[in-house]
Amino acid sequence: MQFRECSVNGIKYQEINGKLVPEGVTVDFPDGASTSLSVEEELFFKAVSLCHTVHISHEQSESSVDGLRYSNGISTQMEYYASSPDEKALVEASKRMGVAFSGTSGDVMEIKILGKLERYKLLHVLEFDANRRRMSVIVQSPSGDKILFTKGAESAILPNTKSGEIERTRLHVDEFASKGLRTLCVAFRRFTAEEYQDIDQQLHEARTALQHREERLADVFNLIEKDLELLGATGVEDKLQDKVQETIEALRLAGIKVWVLTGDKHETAVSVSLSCGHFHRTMNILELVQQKSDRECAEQLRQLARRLKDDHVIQHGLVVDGASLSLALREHEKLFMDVCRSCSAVLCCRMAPLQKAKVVRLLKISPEKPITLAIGDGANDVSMIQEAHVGIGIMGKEGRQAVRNSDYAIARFKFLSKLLLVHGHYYYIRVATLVQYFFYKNVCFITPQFLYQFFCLFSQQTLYDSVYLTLYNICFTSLPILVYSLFEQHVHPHVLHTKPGLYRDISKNALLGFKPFLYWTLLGFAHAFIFFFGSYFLMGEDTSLLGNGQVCNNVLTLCFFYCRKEF
Ligand SMILES: Nc1ncnc2c1ncn2[C@@H]1O[C@H](COP(=O)(O)OP(=O)(O)OP(=O)(O)O)[C@@H](O)[C@H]1O
Ligand SMILES: [Mg+2]
Repeated sequence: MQFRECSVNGIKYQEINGKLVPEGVTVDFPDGASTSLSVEEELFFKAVSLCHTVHISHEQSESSVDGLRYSNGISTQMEYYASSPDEKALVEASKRMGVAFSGTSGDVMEIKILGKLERYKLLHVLEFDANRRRMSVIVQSPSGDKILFTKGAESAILPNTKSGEIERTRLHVDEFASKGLRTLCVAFRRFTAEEYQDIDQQLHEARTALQHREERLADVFNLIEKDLELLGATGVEDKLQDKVQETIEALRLAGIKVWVLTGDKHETAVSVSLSCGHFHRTMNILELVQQKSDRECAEQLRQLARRLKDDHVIQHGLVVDGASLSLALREHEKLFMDVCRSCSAVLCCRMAPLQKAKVVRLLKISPEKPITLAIGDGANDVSMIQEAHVGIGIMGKEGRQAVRNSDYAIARFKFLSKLLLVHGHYYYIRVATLVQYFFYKNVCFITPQFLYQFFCLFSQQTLYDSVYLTLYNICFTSLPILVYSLFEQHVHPHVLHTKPGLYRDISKNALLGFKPFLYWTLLGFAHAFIFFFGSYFLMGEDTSLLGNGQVCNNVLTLCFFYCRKEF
């Protein structure tokens, strides 16, 4: 992730060559990009470099640019680590701008503002959660002030601000988002001594509560994170991994319907969807966003359904946001699912983790009963990964939660196409053949025994020798199929990978349906009849195999002739 732009006190800035350049100042006049910071800029970057949960690791290296150099020539390089890649990008950017987070010792956070060290006592961390969509810290400044710094989604911060350049920042945030940047708003609040004492008490009570702790904490957090003064907003670029577009296209050609569920802002999500090929430029994008009431939402859904019916020639994409989705699912679930089904691509933005899981559940129980696969890289994807039939975690910068809760883990999104189209295809064919073969071999095995009863006058005499019985299951019919079901590659992997359409041949559990089952069973009977009557007619009346006329008793193809004579 890379910091690109920010808005401070209503002024837009861009980072150019590690310098903060206000809007309107071109790079040809680098003097515009000053090395000192205004009061607002300094406070903004102070907030950014204090409000996070980033850790620092000191790595030893021979050469270091901005690290500490010891007398033995070895220097230590400072590296930031964070479970949130946004935070890492922001703290790194703040360092480039001259406000560097230089570590925590005990409960004191140290920052260097243009080389000058300042120490802030960390009093409380109000942790990030995907439902609140914001996180805060309460610190004590060197002058003794108790200050809350908070950052989060604009929908979580702006409604709680009472001063600052709210409208201009909102415009800037929308602008950043439509460029595909991930946006965060930054705000602060100063507490009086009494206010702080009160919230400290409330926080302590909520954190140590034995019952309803989560709800009580959420209430106290809401109480604290209000009456904010807006400082500005940040725009961070989250680069797409390579070959995302090709992978999504391949999945589509394979007949797989792709839905994107994200916690991102509407504009960011649409812009990313366009750049990753989830939405095409030619698609007609329908929106179900910012719905306020059930009635409004139902009306919008009906309108969308009408539009879909009228222009069924062109492809449609649907954008839904979390709040509208909850309204739509409350009473108009069927209508909503009908609309979704008629669209070629669906994008759900501003989704809370549980909403993601709910959407997957809805799809699972829809009349077509599709097999669902959820793929994600963050902790907020865990519930949908667990809800889907197949959960895939991507090992990424957002920790290992998704990977630990998934059925399969991959390192890059692009490996999904190989996983499904090549390995998925092979293993489906292998497992399907293995299962059908087990039915087949039992039919082949038992039918001659049954037929034999007519020739031994239902005396219950067995057709097979016990050694043969044992070997039939352990060797004859298990080893060949074992090798087949481990190594069979009926088509070259490259062909499967480059022709996603081949995946359609095995879609909807095609090889384990009634028809293939009937085919294998009939094949079993046919072969059983050939085994039994083939031997019968081949041997005729002469049941002796050995030259001296001795009969081999209990050997599959011979014994029933012997028995026939006995009776
Ligand atoms: N560390 C953080 N501190 C404050 N706010 C954050 C932080 N991380 C994310 N947010 C805000 O919360 C919102 C929801 O985050 P969440 O992790 O659920 O989804 P996401 O990261 O935006 O998207 P995705 O679902 O694709 O991972 C983000 O869009 C962002 O505005
Ligand atoms: Mg995330």
